[in-house]
Amino acid sequence: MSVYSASVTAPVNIATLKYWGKRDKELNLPTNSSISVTLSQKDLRTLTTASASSTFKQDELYLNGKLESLESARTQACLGDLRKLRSELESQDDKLEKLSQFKLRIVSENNFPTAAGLASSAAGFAALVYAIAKLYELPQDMSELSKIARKGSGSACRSLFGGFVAWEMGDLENGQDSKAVEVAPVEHWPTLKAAILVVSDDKKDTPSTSGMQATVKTSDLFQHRIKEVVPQRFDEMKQSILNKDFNKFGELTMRDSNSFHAVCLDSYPPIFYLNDTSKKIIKLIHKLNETEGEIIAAYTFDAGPNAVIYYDEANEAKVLGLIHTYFNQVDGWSKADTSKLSKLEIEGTDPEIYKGVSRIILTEIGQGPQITTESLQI
Ligand SMILES: Nc1ncnc2c1ncn2[C@@H]1O[C@H](COP(=O)(O)OP(=O)(O)OP(=O)(O)O)[C@@H](O)[C@H]1O
Ligand SMILES: C[C@@](O)(CCOP(=O)(O)OP(=O)(O)O)CC(=O)O
Repeated sequence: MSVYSASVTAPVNIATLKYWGKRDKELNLPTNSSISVTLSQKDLRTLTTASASSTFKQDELYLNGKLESLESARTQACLGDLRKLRSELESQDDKLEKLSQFKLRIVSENNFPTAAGLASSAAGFAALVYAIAKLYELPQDMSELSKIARKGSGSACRSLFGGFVAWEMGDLENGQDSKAVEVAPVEHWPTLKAAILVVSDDKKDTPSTSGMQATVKTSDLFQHRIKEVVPQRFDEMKQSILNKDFNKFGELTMRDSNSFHAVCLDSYPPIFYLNDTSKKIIKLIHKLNETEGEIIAAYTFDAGPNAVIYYDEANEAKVLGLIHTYFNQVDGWSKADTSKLSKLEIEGTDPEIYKGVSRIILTEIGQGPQITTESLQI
């Protein structure tokens, strides 16, 4: 009996204007639009093979070699939408194999730690949806598929595009206008780089889903954020990207990270994602920018203490120079030419700051999901 298969890779994305808050939990509809940068799959990616066969007895997901449950309502929503689109195709063309009626086997691997605050759910759901869409030969474009990935995990919708991506919140109740769109492709600003400082911490304080529910319910500041702050920032950030204006882009990115963590703190009881190391990194970046007299590096933090520092390649010697000065003892420098980096010391910085960081990932802006000939078998 034939086994039909498709394999794809999908990237991680890190928001520069944060999604935080749902107006509909089942459909994963957000309370504000968001913007992200897609990171290179050379460093962080999910590889997923989706197969269908009449011989398979049940739907199965193997994640990093282990059988995982596919029972969650979110995964079921993704599988249900994809099967429906395939069965529509099958009803229009008798010659098509009835793949929509076959069970699915999904085998997936992340080349970076899963559930460690490195947006594995975003890459994971984007890869799952794109792999099944390819297996089913669906004609839908990436924005259409992003509405399905969104139901798996909100931020996953943005991983269907490379470069700079916006998730337009939409206002329809059925979510049909809540989708990801490209703001600009990688080629528009290929020199944008990211250094991820993985801050040693075991587990997340509060998972994103429950954290944002608590913020929506209890924070007064949150109303101000979604009504007064984000709509204007969304337009300004898009413009700063189109103008390749790092000074503006960096300022908006840092302000939005701070605004997101402020509404977390304003939740009741408060939610803390930043730790002491995160705060020291924030200070270090502000002092670097102050010394330079312009913004050459911008931090952002998701629902955890890891720092993502964006910068333009033109300032690599300084930005990576500073990070190398303080974190040279940490793993992750093998791909950098450290002889080209400037030694940069900032007065008042804790010389033991490196002890709070377990690993550095040096990466850059990257492409969206790709079809691949690599394939995973169980
Ligand atoms: N390759 C994958 N395929 C399918 N699902 C995945 C994949 N990788 C991760 N997931 C799902 O995402 C979950 C991890 O999501 P979680 O939000 O806890 O972590 P994260 O995305 O790494 O962190 P954060 O959202 O804070 O950046 C996994 O338990 C799994 O259900
Ligand atoms: C802080 C964030 O990273 C929150 C991401 O939240 P998720 O997309 O993980 O949440 P769910 O939709 O509940 O799965 C900001 C962002 O990526 O925009």
